[in-house]
Parts: sequence; C-alpha cells; structure tokens
Amino acid sequence: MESFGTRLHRAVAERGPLCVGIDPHPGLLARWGLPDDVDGLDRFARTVVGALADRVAVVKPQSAFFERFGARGVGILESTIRQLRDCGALVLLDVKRGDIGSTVAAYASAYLDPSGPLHVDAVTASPYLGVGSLAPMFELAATHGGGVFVLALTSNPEGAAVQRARTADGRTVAQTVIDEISQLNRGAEPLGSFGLVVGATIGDTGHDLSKVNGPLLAPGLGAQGATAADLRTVFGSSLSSVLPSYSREVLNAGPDEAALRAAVDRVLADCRDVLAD
Ligand SMILES: O=C(O)c1cc(=O)[nH]c(=O)n1[C@@H]1O[C@H](COP(=O)(O)O)[C@@H](O)[C@H]1O
Repeated sequence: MESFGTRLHRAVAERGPLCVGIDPHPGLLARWGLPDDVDGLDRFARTVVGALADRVAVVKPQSAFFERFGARGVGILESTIRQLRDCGALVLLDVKRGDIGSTVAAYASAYLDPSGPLHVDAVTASPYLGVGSLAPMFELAATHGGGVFVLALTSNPEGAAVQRARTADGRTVAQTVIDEISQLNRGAEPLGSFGLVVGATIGDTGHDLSKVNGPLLAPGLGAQGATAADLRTVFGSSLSSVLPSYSREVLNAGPDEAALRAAVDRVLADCRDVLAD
C-alpha cells in the first residue's frame, strides 16, 4: 500500500503544487446562475469535477456546504468524491474533525476506511482536544495509505489567540502541534503523510517548520487577501513542502469550464514562480 505522502508527492510532480477547494457558497451558486438547492449543488460540483479533476493534484471539497442540504447534500458529496478520484485527483475532505479519542476513531472510519461511502485520500483535523486525541485517525490513515492535515496556524485572525499562546515550556501551542506532527513524519520518504495547515495570511510568525517532512497546506490565498508572493514570508526555507490552496479565487471564474481551467493555470503559474525559488 503506497502512503499518502508518496501519492501526494507524485501527484504534485505530475500536476503541479495546487489544491483547489469546492466551496459552493450560496453567493457562488447565485453567481453561477444556479438555485440554492440540491440541484444547484449537484450542478456546481459536477462542473468543477468536469473542469478540474483531470488536472489539479488535490481537490478539497468543504463538507459544510454539502451538509447544509442534509442527506441529499451528503449524497452529492459522496458522488463528487467518487468522480474526483476516478479522474485521478487526490481528495482532501475539509471536515476539520477533532474529539475525544474513541469518537475520533469513528470519524477515522467514516473518512479513511476504504470500505466507507465517504472514503477520501485525506482529511483536515483540529488538534485542539490535544494532538494525541487524533491518534486513531493517524493510525487508520497509516494503515490504508491516507493522510491527515492538522490545523497549526489558521488563516483567520481569531486563531492567533489560541494558537500563538505560550505553553509552560515557552513554545507556542502551534509549535507543539508542529513538533508532534514532525515526529510522526520522521524518516518518511519522499514525504510524510501527515500535513499541517498554515494560513498564507499569517505573515512571518517565527514558527519552525523545518522538521515537518510533510505537506504544508496553505489556504487564505485569493479571497482572504494573501498572494502567492506572501508564501515566501510565511514559509521561508520550507517553501518546497507548500501546497497552496484556493477556493473562491478559482471558483469565481465559473461556471464556464474553460474559464475555470484558465483560473487554475493562472494561480498555478503564480505559485510555481514562488515555490521554485
Ligand atoms: O483547513 C482549511 O482548508 C482551512 C484552514 C484555514 O486556516 N483557513 C481556511 O480558509 N481553510 C479553508 O480553506 C477554504 C478557503 O476558501 P477561500 O477563502 O475561498 O479560498 C475554506 O474552505 C476554509 O474552510
């Protein structure tokens, strides 16, 4: 069984360092001339799949925008995941799960067990019940070649109060998360399967990402104000591990499929310029 890190490394080499989010905001559905209902959701998701699934390395559906339509919305999420994977995109489901360990085990089986209907390549997880509480997720991911992206320094301004608070040993809370994930990835080649989420909006925070040996998902580009050039400031010498992530910046170009592809080409070129430094 190939690890997620190996599969991600190959996908990025073949398709370029880019993650595109599927975030069907009500405003985007309206902009695309679609109704704010399950039919609109279905047509939105199918359009993104048709335009991008055969060319983008990682696609990140945001679960909340599917869940808000109940069981039928989750059904569309299931079929979107299947279609994306059939076209060779790695699917990172953005669910930001976190709970006591015994419940995390159930979340892990929902998303990382290949026999489940919502099985994906990787998920986002919140470490704020303690990184150790996510252990069942890390274990199931390792067993089945999946990945977990753990929130470290999020793109929203409210995150700093919790994430940059100092622990008793002087490190920030985020640095303890970074260090624990670095341990999990130790010795993995060509890349570990456990990633961190570090927002592109946060500037130079002085956190040490040099030992992570895993992917660094960078949301906050485009609609939240960060530019590809900001990646240099945020990630410094760790740029080669960055996976830039865009949702609205690309989706605003729809529903025309050629325009969506052109938006992807544009942001990918911007990121390549920076990441090649
Ligand atoms: O885990 C994430 O993807 C995430 C973490 C973070 O710190 N900030 C953040 O914006 N995100 C997600 O990334 C997406 C950003 O969307 P845009 O601002 O439209 O590019 C949303 O789905 C957010 O939920």
